[in-house]
Amino acid sequence: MSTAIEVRTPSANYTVHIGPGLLADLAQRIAALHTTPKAKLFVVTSPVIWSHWSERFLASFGGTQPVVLQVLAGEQYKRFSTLESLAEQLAEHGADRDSILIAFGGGVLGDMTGFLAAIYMRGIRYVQVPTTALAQIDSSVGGKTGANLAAGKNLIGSFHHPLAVFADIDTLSTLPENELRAGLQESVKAGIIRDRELFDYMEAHTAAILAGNHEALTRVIADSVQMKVNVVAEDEFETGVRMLLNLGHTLGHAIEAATRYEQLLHGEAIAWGMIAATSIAQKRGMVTSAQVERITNLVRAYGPLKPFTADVHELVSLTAKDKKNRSDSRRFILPVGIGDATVVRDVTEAELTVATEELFAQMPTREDLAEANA
Ligand SMILES: NC(=O)c1ccc[n+]([C@@H]2O[C@H](COP(=O)([O-])OP(=O)(O)OC[C@H]3O[C@@H](n4cnc5c(N)ncnc54)[C@H](O)[C@@H]3O)[C@@H](O)[C@H]2O)c1
Ligand SMILES: O=C(O)C(=O)C[C@@H](O)[C@H](O)[C@H](O)COP(=O)(O)O
Ligand SMILES: [Zn+2]
Repeated sequence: MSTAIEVRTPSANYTVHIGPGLLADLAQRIAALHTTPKAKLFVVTSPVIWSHWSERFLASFGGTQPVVLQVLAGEQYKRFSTLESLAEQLAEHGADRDSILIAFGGGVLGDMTGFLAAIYMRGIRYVQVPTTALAQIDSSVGGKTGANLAAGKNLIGSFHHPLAVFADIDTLSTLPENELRAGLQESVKAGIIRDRELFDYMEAHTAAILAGNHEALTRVIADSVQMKVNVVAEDEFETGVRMLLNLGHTLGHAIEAATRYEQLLHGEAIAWGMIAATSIAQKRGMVTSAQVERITNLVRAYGPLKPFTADVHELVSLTAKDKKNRSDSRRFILPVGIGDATVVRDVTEAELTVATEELFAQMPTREDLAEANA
């Protein structure tokens, strides 16, 4: 049995399906989404995912197999050069305006395929088939697409929604544990900003969730998606409440850019960002010390918080490039207790510097981590 969550925005209506076994009739599910039976299908995926899941993926397509395009996944490859190569391949294979792309992979592939769909021939359709916890929990939903620049994270992109999302939780069985943990940080975020029950559930069921228990994992994914869908329905283009989905991301994105997208996974970087935001909120009296302890413990439970090397001043200056900032102010998301958050416009460089220095003060060494794992 799968769960269906409806996305309703001014520019798009579609369904997010979450559950086991969705790959089994994927071709029929995609065919039911459109009225162009001769439309060419293109799967954008990566060698690792394809090696695990190609057989199951292709089984339902019968005689009309999609064209398979493979690129390397991972944050370092979320670049214009990858998009250009994919666009050239689409053109070589005769993709036209009726063609449909299928993003089969994690958030990197999903964001890039969505962006490719937004710009190829000025816009074609695509479907999200996310295969990481992060992509099922967050990135496949809501229409943000894009790629990184050396100067900053997701600095190019567009809003372009998929025709549907099929999150087959079976695919998570081959996901490495560190990727599962990093993805679940987006659910920790969801709990902190807007869903106290989800936060409580993640506290109480950590072991089952991390062990990949289907019921526990489906609940966490579905609740996170529902929270995001509600926010996106209210503010599709991030002019207000959608900025809350960026808790931990201002500093998290700065960490990713400063470390050239090589040292931490996205979820690992935003875990640090959430710790810093919570510390700033505590100093402003927006969270109690008991709430700080609960938030920190939950982030750590889905961690560990991983060490990284970067310069505090570079990190703080990179936050100035955040897309939420406007000519009149910097914007920063802070938790208000647990289950609520707010956008503040007066976080100072001094506050950011102190919070960033605190991260380095509590950072484990690689030896600490090895010892903890032994
Ligand atoms: N658009 C949005 O709203 C949004 C939201 C959150 C995050 N993001 C973006 O998502 C990206 C992170 O996504 P991610 O964490 O999925 O990373 P990812 O796409 O790099 O995937 C992580 C790794 O897991 C491998 N993998 C994927 N599925 C697998 C499977 N089932 N079995 C085994 N290996 C598998 C991939 O090959 C890759 O090496 C970041 O770029 C972030 O900015 C976007
Ligand atoms: O969907 C959103 O809105 C989010 O902010 C979700 C984030 O988890 C995600 O990482 C997103 O890609 C960040 O967007 P950006 O606009 O800050 O690049
Ligand atoms: Zn994110």
